[in-house]
Amino acid sequence: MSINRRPCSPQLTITAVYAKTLREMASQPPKKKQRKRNSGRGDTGQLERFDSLPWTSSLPETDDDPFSALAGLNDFEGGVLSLEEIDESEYGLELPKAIQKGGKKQEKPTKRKRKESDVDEVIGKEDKADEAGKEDKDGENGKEVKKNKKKKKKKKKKAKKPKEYMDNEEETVTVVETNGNNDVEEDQVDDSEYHAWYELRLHALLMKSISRLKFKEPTPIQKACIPAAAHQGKDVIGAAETGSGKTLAFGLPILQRLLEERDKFERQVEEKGEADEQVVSRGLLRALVITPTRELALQVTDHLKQVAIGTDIKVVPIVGGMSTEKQERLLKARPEIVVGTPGRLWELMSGGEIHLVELHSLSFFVLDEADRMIDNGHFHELQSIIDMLPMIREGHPEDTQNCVTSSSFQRKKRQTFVFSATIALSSDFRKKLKRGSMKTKIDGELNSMEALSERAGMRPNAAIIDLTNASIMANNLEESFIECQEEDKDACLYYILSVHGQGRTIVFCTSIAALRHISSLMRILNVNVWTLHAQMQQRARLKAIDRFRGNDNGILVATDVAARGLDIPGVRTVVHYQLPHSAEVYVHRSGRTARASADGCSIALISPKEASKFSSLCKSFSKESFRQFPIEASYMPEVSKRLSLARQIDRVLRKESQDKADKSWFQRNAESIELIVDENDSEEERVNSIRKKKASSANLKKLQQELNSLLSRPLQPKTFSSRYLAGAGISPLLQQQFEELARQKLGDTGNPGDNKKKMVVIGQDCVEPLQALRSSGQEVTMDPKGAAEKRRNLDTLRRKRKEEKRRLHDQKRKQRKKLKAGGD
Ligand SMILES: Nc1ncnc2c1ncn2[C@@H]1O[C@H](COP(=O)(O)OP(=O)(O)OP(=O)(O)O)[C@@H](O)[C@H]1O
Repeated sequence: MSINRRPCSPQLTITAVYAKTLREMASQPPKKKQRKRNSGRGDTGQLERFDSLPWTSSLPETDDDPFSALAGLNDFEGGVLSLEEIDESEYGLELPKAIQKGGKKQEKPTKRKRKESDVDEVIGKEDKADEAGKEDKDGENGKEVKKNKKKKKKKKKKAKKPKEYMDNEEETVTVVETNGNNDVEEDQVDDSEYHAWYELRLHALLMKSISRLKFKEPTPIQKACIPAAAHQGKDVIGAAETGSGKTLAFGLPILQRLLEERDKFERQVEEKGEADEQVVSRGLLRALVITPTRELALQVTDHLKQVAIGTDIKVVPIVGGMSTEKQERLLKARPEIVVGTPGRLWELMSGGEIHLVELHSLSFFVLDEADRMIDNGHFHELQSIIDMLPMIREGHPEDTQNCVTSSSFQRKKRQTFVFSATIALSSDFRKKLKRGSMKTKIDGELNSMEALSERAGMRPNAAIIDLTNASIMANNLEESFIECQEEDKDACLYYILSVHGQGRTIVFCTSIAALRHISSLMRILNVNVWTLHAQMQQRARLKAIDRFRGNDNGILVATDVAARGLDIPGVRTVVHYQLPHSAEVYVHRSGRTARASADGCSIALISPKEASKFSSLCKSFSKESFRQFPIEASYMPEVSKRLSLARQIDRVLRKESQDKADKSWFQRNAESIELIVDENDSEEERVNSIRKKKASSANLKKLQQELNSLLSRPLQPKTFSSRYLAGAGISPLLQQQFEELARQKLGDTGNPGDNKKKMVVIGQDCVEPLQALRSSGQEVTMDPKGAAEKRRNLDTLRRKRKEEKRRLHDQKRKQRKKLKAGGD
């Protein structure tokens, strides 16, 4: 497989990561038996309800946020970026080739293509049989069914006996890989490894993609959803833990149906010279996938594209923050699948974008992270989009009779998929759906999952597949917490990032102000962090993710815009610097680690103010105890020293940047109204101001020198003796030098796709948080009543101290007054 490497492109980086995984998996000896993923979870009997979680879901910056005063003062947003123009094509937005209306004329198969179609013949038999059977049931295309009756019997026999097929001479499948430039390469994959997928009866081309991606078996949510969605044509409400493969649980059924229709079209053209109106579906919008964030939309697009390689199905992302014109051009190629965010989609739809308003052809409507869509009525656009969908009511053919833009085949079966890890299903959600009793809400607000699903056209017989366990969290996630004062959170964070800075880490903040505060401090402390929040320019957002993805030990400081869906391999740790406002967000944040059978850990920093919130969080997940993350107290004096200097530097820098901003604001405004600013400062004032500036910059220099001298030494516990380096560990600086040496010696380029031998230098400063937690973390029972009591006591103590202080102050004032009066 040839891969172009351009470090700035997320699409290519993802390809490189896949490539690395492929190579790593390929280098492993073939396993005879499949190891079960997520062994703690069975496939059936787990349709437990996820009770509504108690907190309100919202992400505002709260008044009590101690960082709100600092908002808007950071110059280094998104990491130290130069915001050069990024070509959207780098993000998977290249214009696909338009397809002739009515489909392509069949080409004479080349040798390579013939090989491919041979494979189709073998694997695709069962799909075709299934398709014919389905239509027979629907009473459509009776002729076709009769014609193929004999063939079908044979195919069905084979479909029932996958083992026979495995054992015969066609045991290997020719896998066709493209590098995105239509260069096709071939590879041989041992077919028996993918046995578990055959039960799902997916199209041959999809099977090829799956084996190329080395997804040995479907995840439980895929196993449960694909039959219902792809073969029974049902609507699906799906809930499963974070990182469990929900994207393909809805993506594969979509691709399956489009491919089945294509096969049917080609068969009919071959047999009759033309196809029935029912199966002519090219050039129409068939699936609309809506996600709450832009990054997620791009990621879902990428994921679907990976699986659609080898088909000519086009998937296009439509998201805000990128050029509208370019996206309109992409839509001119008439992609079958559009993945987008509500804002930009609605902008184009309300502007009459032809491909997006021909919604009668729509066969799939998907709401990914559906519960986020109803948060605080954020998504008026979503409501408008849903209102544009043609109503399809069971037993009401008049809903679609006047439609001229699509065939009856497509109109008949629009499927609705609603997915999330935290769908807060109300207890009678299923009953309501069955009764169809939610119709009354149709004109109301979309403030509940029921209303949203109903309005989107969810049918009463929808399959509700809830595989979340009682704790809702991913099985391989180790959760922990650190109890500390609000002002000590920075020290804890610095400790985690420097003593345990191994593997990728995401630090979540609730407010942008807090994000700016800690990213600025960490950078001053030479901890290289990237930032991601909703107020950043889209290209900076993508670049931050890309750079984070490209660094094995990268640190991303993010708001909850990164909480949902982001799938970045190798995220080992999630730190909740501030607790989120809702339990759902906590689940999604933590779910950025421990994905797809990997493990990981989360650490929540809990201030006394947040203690009761944390306790109710534990209660939401039926957790009585949490592990306490171990902090080596002997490190803290050194951590505090460094932090104190960093804070002073930060204050000076902020002041300078604030002064600069004020001055330029004043000048800009004066210029805009053509005012001449009179420099009427006296000579003395000017001299004073220059003197102040000089003093401030000398102070800054001194602080920086002091900090640099501390940073040049490793962060070590107080008891550490630097005379004996070997026993106690190595400094980060030394470690960096060793790593550089290793790179030079072994020719390691540091690229994720590079599979050359790697030398990892492990020093004392490189114990992963998960490892530290497992080796010395303690279970602590959470006691909500105790925590509330503790907090009350603390508040009372503080109030009393304040009152005492005020009393003493008043007393002194009175005494002074008295003395003064006596003296007079
Ligand atoms: N059958 C499979 N076998 C192995 N890995 C898989 C399989 N299906 C998907 N994956 C991988 O698992 C990872 C997580 O998938 P995905 O992003 O769809 O999870 P998710 O359930 O949507 O997570 P979230 O709830 O956080 O959005 C992806 O990297 C994907 O490539």
